[in-house]
Amino acid sequence: MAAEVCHHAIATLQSHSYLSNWNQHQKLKSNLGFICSNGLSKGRSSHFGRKNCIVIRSSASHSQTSVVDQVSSPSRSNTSDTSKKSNEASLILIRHGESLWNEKNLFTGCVDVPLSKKGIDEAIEAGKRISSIPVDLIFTSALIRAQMTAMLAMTQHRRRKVPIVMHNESEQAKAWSQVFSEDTKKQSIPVIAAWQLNERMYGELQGLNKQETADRYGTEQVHEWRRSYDIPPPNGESLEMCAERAVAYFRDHIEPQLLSGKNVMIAAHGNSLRSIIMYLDKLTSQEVISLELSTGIPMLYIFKEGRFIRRGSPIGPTEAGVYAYTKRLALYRQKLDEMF
Ligand SMILES: O=C(O)[C@@H](CO)OP(=O)(O)O
Repeated sequence: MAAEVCHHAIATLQSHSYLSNWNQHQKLKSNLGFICSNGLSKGRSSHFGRKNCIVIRSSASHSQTSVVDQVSSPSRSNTSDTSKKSNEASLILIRHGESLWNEKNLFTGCVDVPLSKKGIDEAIEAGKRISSIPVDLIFTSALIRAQMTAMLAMTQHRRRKVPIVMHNESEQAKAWSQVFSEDTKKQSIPVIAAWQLNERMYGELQGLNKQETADRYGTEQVHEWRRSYDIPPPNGESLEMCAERAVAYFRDHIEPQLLSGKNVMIAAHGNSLRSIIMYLDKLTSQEVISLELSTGIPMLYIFKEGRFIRRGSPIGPTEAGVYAYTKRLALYRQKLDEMF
């Protein structure tokens, strides 16, 4: 378990060819330029400003409706575990476990590298930490390290639903992956892979060793490329550019699911998640510089009355604190205790 970025005392709990999507990304960027000026870069009240802490250790061009309808959405069916009588939903964010290139200290970006052995263990551990928190729908990036993390984490979930990757990339893929049993659908969790949640594209740093790059270009320059908000690495994306597509995706595809009462898990990457957390916590472009996410640590938010309330990282299935945050989470766990 590694770094914690904590600006204050910790609450107890507190496809997929990337290049083929790159043109889409450029189009999206030009269509969505407003996001930064309207939402992200303006100074706004911030949890960081109040010295709360963040503790995180260690091709979705198709429509949402078609994707989710394929495996019936729990909150729209009679099988909803938690959402029927509640106007709140859980949102779990997980940065993927350590990848084979994290292990080698290489810039990875959109290179599609799998988890290391340690990353596999981290994903399983993350799964234990969220094993009693409801999950109705999973979003991952198009990259295997995020998908492995989501799938490995779900092997630990006490509800034992089966995560099923949606294939809506063509009519045939959609038709060939249909499920014909309503009961089976009810015991399934749709997994939606979206390139917009990919790690930021690291340009010409991809594959380079981070230490060697710092030795060559200077620590300050490399830190600027890695953590500044609007300075891109050579021919890569700045965090701002990454936010334009990741936050747009979150707002257009994920927020409506939360609004409808679905409990969502997102498995993605250091920088795509930093940009989403910046949006959720209303961080300024200065504040996001010091936001670091470690691999394989889940973060829980409660979405209620249009607001995101950060609850920190669930400690473990037996840890009491997390369930005290909402009555709904406590009831869900109680139900699991009775069922399994
Ligand atoms: O290499 C990368 O893709 C990212 C995440 O591992 O690196 P950084 O730590 O610079 O965000």
